[in-house]
Amino acid sequence: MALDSKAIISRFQDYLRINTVQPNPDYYAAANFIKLQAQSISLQYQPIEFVQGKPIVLLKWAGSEPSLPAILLNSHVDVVPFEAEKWDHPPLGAEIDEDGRIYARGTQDMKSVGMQYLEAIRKLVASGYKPLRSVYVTFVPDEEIGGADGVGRFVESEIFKSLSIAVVLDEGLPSPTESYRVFNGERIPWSLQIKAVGQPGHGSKLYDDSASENLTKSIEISVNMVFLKAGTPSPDGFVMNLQPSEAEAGFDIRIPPTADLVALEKRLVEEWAPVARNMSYKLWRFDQNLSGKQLLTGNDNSNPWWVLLQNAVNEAGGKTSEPEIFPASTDSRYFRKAGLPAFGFSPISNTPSLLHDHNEYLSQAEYLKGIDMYVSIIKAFTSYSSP
Ligand code: MET
Ligand SMILES: [Zn+2]
Ligand SMILES: [Zn+2]
Repeated sequence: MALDSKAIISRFQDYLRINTVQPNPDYYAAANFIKLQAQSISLQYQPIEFVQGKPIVLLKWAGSEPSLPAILLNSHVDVVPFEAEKWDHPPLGAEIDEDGRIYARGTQDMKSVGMQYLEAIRKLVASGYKPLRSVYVTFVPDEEIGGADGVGRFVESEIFKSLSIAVVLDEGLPSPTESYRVFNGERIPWSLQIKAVGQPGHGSKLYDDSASENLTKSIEISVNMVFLKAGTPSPDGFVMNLQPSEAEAGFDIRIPPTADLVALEKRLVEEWAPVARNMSYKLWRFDQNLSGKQLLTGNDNSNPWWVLLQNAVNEAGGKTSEPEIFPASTDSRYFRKAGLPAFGFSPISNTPSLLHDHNEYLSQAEYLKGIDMYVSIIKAFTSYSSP
């Protein structure tokens, strides 16, 4: 591998090794690292701390036409937790196997993308390229826990409004095929916790209306159950002879942007947590009251950014698929809420999607190829001179 590619990979490994795992991410360590990267390519660095301990890092590459609205390249710094003993490589180790795969939490979601933005800018700066539009690069906290203290705060701020952003790029998903996936909208995330109470009693007794029975009737629904809790676990070998008086389950619900949210909540209350079955519920809605046109970014020829994005990827030797609705959620929803076009795009092809999974990896070759995609995209976006 060429020397400069080695250096690129080693910077990526350094970033992957910083512990930004929820729920205790070391955001300052990440900010310091990004600061050094920014200095090495002469980008302006500004940490913004709306919430103590949760800096948003804002970098700027100034364009020659400040009157033109700018480009925003966003990535989140935090990653989800892992079960290290179930991985074949340490999740914060960034080890490279004999096939050139880099293993770490964040290789796909989405420390790769953040560093690829910077590496693409590094290449463009080195080549002498001068952008017309300014480029902002943000490294934000807390996406994996809903983003309220991250992009949620940022888009509401005066600083954000003063940036005059035209278009946002944020994370997408790896594609198992040659074509890159692009997302112009996303499902709306809700977390639902339901609880049943019921008669406790001797484990041998058969009776109606126990908490477990009341809960069981609700959990055969077609959304993913992500936790289940009831009773007192018994040490091995002991008889389990208590019927619990409380039972709880949690669900991860992802709603298509076309769904009727009012009807859904009503149904959920009536069918999944009926008072008649001694049930109650808590619902966390992360939908930010999005509505109408804020939900989707234009994906036809009337949106010049979509046309530019496709062409830029093609010119760099890649292909894009038709835009899709992201099955989970990203910070893009806050940018769309703020009225901006936002595309979910992670330049990762020919790779299984391992977000939030064991053994998350990205191959060195795919990572390097993705940087060239961004070189092409950033060039196309920043040289687009129409207001
Ligand atoms: C409810 S916010 C969750 C954010 C995370 N990216 C997810 O889709 O699971
Ligand atoms: Zn994630
Ligand atoms: Zn993510």
